[in-house]
Amino acid sequence: MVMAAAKGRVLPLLAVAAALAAALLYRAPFSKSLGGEGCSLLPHDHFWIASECVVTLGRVGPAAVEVKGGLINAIAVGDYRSFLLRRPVVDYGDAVIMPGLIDVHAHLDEPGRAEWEGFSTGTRAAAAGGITTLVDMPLNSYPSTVSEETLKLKLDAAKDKLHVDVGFWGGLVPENALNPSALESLLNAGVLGLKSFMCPSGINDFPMTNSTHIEEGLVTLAKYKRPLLIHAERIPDVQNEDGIDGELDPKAYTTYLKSRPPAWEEAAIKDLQRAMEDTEIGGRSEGAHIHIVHLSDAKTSLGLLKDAKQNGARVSIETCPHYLAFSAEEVPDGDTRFKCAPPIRDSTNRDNLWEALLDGHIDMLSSDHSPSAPDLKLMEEGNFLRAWGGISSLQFVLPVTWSHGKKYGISLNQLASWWSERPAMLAGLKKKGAILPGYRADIVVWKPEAQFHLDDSHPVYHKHRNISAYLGKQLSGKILSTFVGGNLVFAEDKHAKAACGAPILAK
Ligand SMILES: NC(=O)N[C@H]1NC(=O)NC1=O
Ligand SMILES: [Zn+2]
Ligand SMILES: [Zn+2]
Repeated sequence: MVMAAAKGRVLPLLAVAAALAAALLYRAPFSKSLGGEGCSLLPHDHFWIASECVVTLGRVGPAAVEVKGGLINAIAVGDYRSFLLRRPVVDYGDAVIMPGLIDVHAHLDEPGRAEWEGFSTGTRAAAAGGITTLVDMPLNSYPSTVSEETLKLKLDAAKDKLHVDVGFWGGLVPENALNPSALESLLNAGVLGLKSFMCPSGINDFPMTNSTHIEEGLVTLAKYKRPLLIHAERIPDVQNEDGIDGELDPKAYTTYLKSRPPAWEEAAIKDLQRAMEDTEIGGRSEGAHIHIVHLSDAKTSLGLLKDAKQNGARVSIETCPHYLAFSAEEVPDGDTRFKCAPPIRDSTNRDNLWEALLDGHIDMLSSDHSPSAPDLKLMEEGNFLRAWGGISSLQFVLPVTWSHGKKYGISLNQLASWWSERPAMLAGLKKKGAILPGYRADIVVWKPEAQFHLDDSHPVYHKHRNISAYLGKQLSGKILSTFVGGNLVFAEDKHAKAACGAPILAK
């Protein structure tokens, strides 16, 4: 057994002999002593968790993790059982212990549209899904987060409601994009980076940016070494022939697909060429970083981004579970729960997204959890052209990624990279995103093989369960426990009473 201790040392421990019967230390995941009140369901702030399958130090295997004062203090790798004999331990048997997920793209919609989602409901859903940190988008709340003052409103609205840690993106909009001091005050106030749209966002007070706004905004971001997240769809100057015409049935999913073809993503990426070049070494905004959110087009748009990366641009790409789980062929006509932008495309495109993810061309995953009030989904009417575009998914992203990724041979290490390590790097979250000594104890424990049916009786913590496209699906991967900063915030379908997650502000 080796042990990695805080401060990064790796110490060989005396080999503890004793081939103890495995059963000796095995306990049910939760004994009667657990289940206290307040921030944690576990009444200790110094304890060990262990399993046969811990994703840590670049490997997957038996290990025990010491949690102390909210941090990971040490990791014992190998035959940990004898070592743990007299210590408070939760032994999870063969369940997976993995870094908690970091979702860098979620719309929690508060203040202003709390009837769509909210900090309390959204972060409870996150905790139930093994997400320990999320970064809230600057739009869909009202007002949008585009200034120091509006960030303050966010923080006020979030107070005492966070069940997981939450950071905030600010908005890059025409009103602030050409005004470096306005951007600096937003960045100084602590947003982790900025987000902009290259097409109408669907939210009036969050207007789209042109390439000049983006290029200028990046110059300020470069000074702060924070990223610009871009919704990369642009309405091409000339809509091509099979563009939407008034005759098509708005309930047919094919109509929606035609209304938002891959050419929109392509046009946006082409428009970003100069901005991407500016991020190269010696470029005008060297140090800045462009992050393409929710890539759907795995063809030309992906190809252009691969070229840009190869040329030295600082660009990263995310896609979302709905593009990996669903295909256009299976979206029922009239079922607007599946409406999102860019759209879910055909099954060949889905396979190509998986391939790009597995090959490392797509860097990470995010939920783009973007709910609305149910009436805006127009579920009765089924009109794809008028319904709110956005998928509700926050609670389900881990089982969805796993259930569908298994067929493509994904590994637990890849899951941890796409959902924890890479997102932590994007958002500049130090000491998060991995199970390592000295890191915050943000951990998910889950059973990959446990199947469940997302039926009407399944507990769902999103504000509106019925608008989620995943309802009715069979999934594998059940979340047993979620720890945030050493607090057991979710276990056995229960949340800790108090909301003790932290707001995260960049310094
Ligand atoms: N405003 C907003 O959340 N839009 C999101 N919804 C979606 O499907 N794509 C988006 O960018
Ligand atoms: Zn978007
Ligand atoms: Zn979004």
